[in-house]
Amino acid sequence: MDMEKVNSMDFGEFVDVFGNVIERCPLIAAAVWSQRPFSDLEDLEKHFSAFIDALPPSGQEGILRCHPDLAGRELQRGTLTAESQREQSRAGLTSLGVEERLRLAELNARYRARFGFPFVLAARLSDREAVPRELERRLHRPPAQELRAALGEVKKIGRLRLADLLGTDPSRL
Ligand SMILES: NC(=O)NC1=NC(=O)NC1=O
Repeated sequence: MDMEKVNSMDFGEFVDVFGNVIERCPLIAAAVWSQRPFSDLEDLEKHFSAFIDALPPSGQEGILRCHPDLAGRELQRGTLTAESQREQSRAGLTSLGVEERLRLAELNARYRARFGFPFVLAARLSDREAVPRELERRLHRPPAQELRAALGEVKKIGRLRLADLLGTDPSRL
């Protein structure tokens, strides 16, 4: 899909296509639409990031809370969004052993109890060994620093999803 096509989309089309760039936060795509025209994918990505950065911490934490746990209940129940399902299965999280799954569930619960939002990481850039390691490493960080790190992961996920939608190589972003 080229930028001419993106810039010609009406509001409904744009939100249909880009509404899940940020997991379960179609409002962000709805807001970004009014910033068109976009010069390229990077420009589009910058507007998504700028919207997130302009939110108060309560809004930023709200974005994190829209993310399903990695290898959590939603994955077990098959209620993940298509994008999340793909990302989590690519990281090998759909084929964890019982032990691995329980350990991740315990770490996720500790993380959520400490920060008040779920652990978020760009699963496509990680794998089944790295996820619990990263979770454990980030578990001990000061809350303000961890909020910034988690939002950084949301932006990485968004960049990869935008690259998928526009058929661009994500490493070129
Ligand atoms: N809690 C999460 O990190 N969730 C996710 N990471 C991804 O890459 N996709 C998700 O749904």
